[in-house]
Amino acid sequence: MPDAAALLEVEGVVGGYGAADEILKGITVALAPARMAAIVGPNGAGKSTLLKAIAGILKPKAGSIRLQGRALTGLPPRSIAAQGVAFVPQEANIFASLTVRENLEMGGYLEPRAVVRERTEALMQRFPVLAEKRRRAARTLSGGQRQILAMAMALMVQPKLLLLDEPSAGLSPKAAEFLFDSIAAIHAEGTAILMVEQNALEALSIAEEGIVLVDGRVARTGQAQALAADPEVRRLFLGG
Ligand SMILES: Nc1ncnc2c1ncn2[C@@H]1O[C@H](COP(=O)(O)OP(=O)(O)OP(=O)(O)O)[C@@H](O)[C@H]1O
Repeated sequence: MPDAAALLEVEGVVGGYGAADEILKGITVALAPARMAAIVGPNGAGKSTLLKAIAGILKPKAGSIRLQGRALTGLPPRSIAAQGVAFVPQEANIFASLTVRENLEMGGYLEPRAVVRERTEALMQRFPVLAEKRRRAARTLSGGQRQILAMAMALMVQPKLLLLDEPSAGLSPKAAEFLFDSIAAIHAEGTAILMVEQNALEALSIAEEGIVLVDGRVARTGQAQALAADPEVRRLFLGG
């Protein structure tokens, strides 16, 4: 049953790749508008696969996905994006040879020119590190700065839901901390976020809700801080 209060509803989603078509073994999760959930769990649990299913890159074999009560299931990625879902993949999420400003413009390439100009300026003000390097090729940015740029590109369309796949992967602890602060700030400004992270404790510390995925199933859900403090979750999934 569609839930009028939910932004995103994933119900009984089964899906995968080719012969391994049941990586996700029946996932049911929901997210309210402007909320943030961290998806954590062991390697290979299907965390990235779930984000791909929501973004439409992977077509579920069964189950349904709705945004504000409207079915997204089986729609192509461009239609899902047009409904307000922005996906930031883990890698290759910027154009290395384009400047920082050009990357932002590409993020909004379907929007009218005046809107692109206005949002590009606003995002550079929002992230001063991007303004400083606006004329530099994106390949000259540090790993953390690239992730900020990738998120800013996604924000060019003012999404209702931002999907982040392991944004802190490969970053130094200091760069990861800065990135998590930026993600928390984007969330505080009203964007709903679903974030997959290996850095489970940090992710749970900035999210409101936690979703623990194990072997293609939802093992636990709950308030993020409570999950992070739960001895069983810490022992099994967080290495604590
Ligand atoms: N393109 C693909 N084709 C075939 N199998 C894939 C593909 N991508 C992922 N898989 C497999 O699907 C399973 C789940 O992968 P997924 O990337 O969703 O896991 P994850 O929970 O995000 O963990 P990780 O942190 O290792 O990425 C793994 O067994 C993986 O090998």
